[in-house]
Amino acid sequence: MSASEFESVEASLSKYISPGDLDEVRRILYGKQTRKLDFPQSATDAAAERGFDLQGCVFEASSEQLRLPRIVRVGLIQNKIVLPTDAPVLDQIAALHKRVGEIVEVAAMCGVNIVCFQEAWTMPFAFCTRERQPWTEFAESAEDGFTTRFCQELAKKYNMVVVSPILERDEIHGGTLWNTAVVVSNSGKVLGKTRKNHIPRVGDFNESTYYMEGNTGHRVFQTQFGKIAVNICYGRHHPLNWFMYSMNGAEIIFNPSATVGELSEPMWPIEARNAAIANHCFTCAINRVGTVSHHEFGHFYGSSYVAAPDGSRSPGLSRIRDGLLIAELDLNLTRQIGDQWNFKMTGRYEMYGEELTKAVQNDFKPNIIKE
Ligand SMILES: NC(=O)NCCC(=O)O
Repeated sequence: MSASEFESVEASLSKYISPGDLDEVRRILYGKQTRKLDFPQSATDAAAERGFDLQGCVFEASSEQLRLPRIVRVGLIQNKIVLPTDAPVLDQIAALHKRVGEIVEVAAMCGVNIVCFQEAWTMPFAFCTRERQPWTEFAESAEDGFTTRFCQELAKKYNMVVVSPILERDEIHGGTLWNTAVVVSNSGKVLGKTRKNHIPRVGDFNESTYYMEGNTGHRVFQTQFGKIAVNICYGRHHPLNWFMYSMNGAEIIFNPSATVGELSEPMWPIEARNAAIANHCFTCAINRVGTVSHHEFGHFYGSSYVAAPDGSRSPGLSRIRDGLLIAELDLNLTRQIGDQWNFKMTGRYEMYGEELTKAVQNDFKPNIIKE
């Protein structure tokens, strides 16, 4: 079986591990078992008709005396491109709006409060090609491009925060391109945007050909459902990137991505999960599925998942099919685990701040003791 035909690790475990052992295998691999989230029959039927994987789970926290549970449902959407990459640009965008719109409708049936799409969701992941045309034509204004307007409609209609990662064209600053996530409030207003901080220079990921490192820092967005941040794709390899979102108060950090099997699949289940543990927050890693048809680039392996601050994680979505993963989170777990493990308290940030400040100076001398 080829990598692009293999459904998921979870499906194989369920198929080949004896039922008696499966719970223990899952506990060791995935941490405290999450409860399965029940969906309305109409949602399950719609997902089956529309041909996507629908999965859901619940991360619980202990009850507290002074705070009510802070329950939020997040939805992670992974999808293939819909039309061939040589179809007219506007048709490709419209087809993706339609496809993702029908998945969001199911998310709404399941009570999702915050939905996040994959990186550069309105286009093929064409940055591997280094070609300019037609790919740069997919870029849009973050503030009032047609994709943002589409997301505003979804947000209002479903009372849902929408995180929409796009290729941005910033007309105010010379028509420059950016890799940006737009955060639309459930009121339908654009709450703001945040740009990809770390741009890959690995393998065929030639993104620095198109846009520069983001200049929006580590913004956190206060939504009605919790404080959220967006660490776009390659930023997940940078622990300090996650850390700074967390220092600014993020309770949930989304990681919309586009990455291929040979390059990163062994790292994928570890990085966002480790970030959830290290920063006492929830992380939501989303990867697209399929291939970029006209370029030999590799298989985008989906496998979107949610990780919790206690080290537990959801099952992954399919490696080969479109999907919607819904996780119900009790945000009280972030402080509960912080109080248990105290990483923020034991972090010695002043020491690292001082040492890092020295380490980036030209006259830095590494602290090595020699005989
Ligand atoms: N989109 C993107 O940044 N991909 C880089 C490869 C990776 O981070 O796995």
